[in-house]
Amino acid sequence: MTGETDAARRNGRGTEAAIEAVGVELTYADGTRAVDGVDLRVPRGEFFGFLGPNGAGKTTTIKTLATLLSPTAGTVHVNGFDVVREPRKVRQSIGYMAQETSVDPELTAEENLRFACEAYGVPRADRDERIVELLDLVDLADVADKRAEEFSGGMKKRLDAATALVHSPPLVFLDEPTTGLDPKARNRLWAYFREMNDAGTTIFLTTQYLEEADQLCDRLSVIVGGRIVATGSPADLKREVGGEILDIDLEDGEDARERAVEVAESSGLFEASATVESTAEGVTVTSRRARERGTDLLVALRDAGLDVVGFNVRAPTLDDVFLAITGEHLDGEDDGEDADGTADEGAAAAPEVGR
Ligand SMILES: Nc1ncnc2c1ncn2[C@@H]1O[C@H](COP(=O)(O)OP(=O)(O)OP(=O)(O)O)[C@@H](O)[C@H]1O
Repeated sequence: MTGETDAARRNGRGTEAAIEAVGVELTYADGTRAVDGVDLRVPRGEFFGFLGPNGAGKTTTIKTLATLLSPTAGTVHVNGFDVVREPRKVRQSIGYMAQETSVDPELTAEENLRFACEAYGVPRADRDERIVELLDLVDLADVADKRAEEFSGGMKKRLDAATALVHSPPLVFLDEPTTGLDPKARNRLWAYFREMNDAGTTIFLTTQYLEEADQLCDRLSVIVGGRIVATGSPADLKREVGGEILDIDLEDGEDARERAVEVAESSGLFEASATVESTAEGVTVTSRRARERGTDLLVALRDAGLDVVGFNVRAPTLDDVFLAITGEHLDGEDDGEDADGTADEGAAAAPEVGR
């Protein structure tokens, strides 16, 4: 044993960042390069998000940071420990909530947590108190003695989250923790994650839900095709879109939309860096002058014989950020499935990437 204290062992070294990754690559045996040169720095205490569509490389990255996969290039330090040379120390200093549940359906909520305490080496004397605390945190105290097989998808996820926390790690990885949950269950989990973070836990969360990233994260990176294409706070990223969004709905079909794009582009109403796009409903203009010049554009469209049936000026969303960076939308329909595969009522849902 080295002379390090319990706290130092748990919390990592000195004032290092929680996560420091440089030039990380991960190529699978079949040649798929799932992570392609990722640089990341997550300071302690931050709620950090990793947002991207299906197959972007989120799970591969999180598994690499959590020592479940070895990077094929680059270096990763987690809580000051090298993931390749000191994997055991990394594991002692992190919690990991995988996409697949780690809950044993045969065991009660309390037994699941007791099992996790054992697995993580939580001192025997601390276990009872810790279990009560965690059941409380995720609102499962009332069902502590019920077997997990009776739980809804949301309850299982909450138990999963509690399981990742038994050893009070300073850093927790959450891999798409709310995928498939209905909005109510999702909101509830968000509240626990906020509480965890407020209590000082650094959180690294992967998500394909725009709203999740927007609501929870201090900062986020957008990953596409194994590469980070943008990093910043949600507000900074939205500001970078460069203005506001003017959505115009047209009565007529594709020809009208194309014509409207031409009118908007040649109108001289907007700055050169403004963008004009045809949408399913009509046309969208992203411009610093969207608000100021919006009505002038409506007049120009009407003069061109186009039938405007609605318009709206709004602040950019993270989907607009994604669109500006990649040329594609990130949002889609929720599949409305609970984590255990049962359909939920009212799963109209936060915007997300289509499955
Ligand atoms: N074991 C594997 N062997 C080969 N390729 C893999 C393996 N696991 C994942 N991939 C591929 O690596 C890429 C990144 O996958 P990854 O699961 O990291 O993405 P993701 O962003 O987490 O997606 P999802 O939202 O579907 O979980 C994809 O092209 C995927 O098909």
